[in-house]
Amino acid sequence: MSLASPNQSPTLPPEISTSHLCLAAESTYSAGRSTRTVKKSLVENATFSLPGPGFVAICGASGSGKTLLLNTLAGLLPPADGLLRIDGENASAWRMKRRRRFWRERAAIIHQDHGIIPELSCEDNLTLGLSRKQYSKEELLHSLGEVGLDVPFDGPAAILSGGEQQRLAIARALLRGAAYVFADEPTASLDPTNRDQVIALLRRAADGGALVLAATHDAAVIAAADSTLRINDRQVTVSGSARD
Ligand SMILES: Nc1ncnc2c1ncn2[C@@H]1O[C@H](COP(=O)(O)OP(=O)(O)OP(=O)(O)O)[C@@H](O)[C@H]1O
Repeated sequence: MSLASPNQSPTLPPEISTSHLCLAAESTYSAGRSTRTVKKSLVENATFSLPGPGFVAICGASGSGKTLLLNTLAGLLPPADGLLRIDGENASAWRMKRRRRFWRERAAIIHQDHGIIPELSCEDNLTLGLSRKQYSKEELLHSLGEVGLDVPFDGPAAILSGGEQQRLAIARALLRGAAYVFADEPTASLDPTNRDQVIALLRRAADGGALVLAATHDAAVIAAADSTLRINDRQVTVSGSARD
């Protein structure tokens, strides 16, 4: 893979790759009068390539490090060791300005708690971090319709159900046309109807050109994905269209 120029085209196909990636979690806690630090190795020596577009499920047992791996592949956490490449660049070496550009122009994240601000309106949540002037009201209403949301545009997002908030978060990612969509347990606590809608929307983002990464326990998400990264005993096994 060649290194991309800093002025790369916004239509560059998304791609994430790792080389000898190692992840560890460190926690510090008080034990009586002393403080203890425990460091746990979660992923060792993982080398793989995720060429986009596509839908990748990150799976493994509870506590195996799925969220940690997702956040690391999004460039939000530094790896303990090894190399992470996003858009062909060493993402661990990105400075804040480059990171901001990635999140402004290329990436969207859907948190386990949807990342929706309940006090803000659906409109404000949709355009959070974007220039409101970029979109007409019709475009915004259309994006809500696309995810099957028929909710008060100017009402607070707090009145939406969990599944509706999840779809609002996905509408935001779709509206931005993000090349990378990172989703942490996107179907957790949804009923089967909402779950299927969310999976279909993530599938659509991938079919539309995005690289969608979802950390998940959900067999339905795994079945809908093109490939999986499975964490087991600190090893990452790659299957499907992703490459070792
Ligand atoms: N910020 C942190 N500080 C300390 N330890 C952490 C941190 N984040 C995660 N861990 C630890 O790392 C391990 C993996 O956590 P992670 O949330 O990635 O697992 P997971 O596979 O997503 O789990 P689950 O399926 O239960 O959500 C856990 O033991 C957790 O306690």
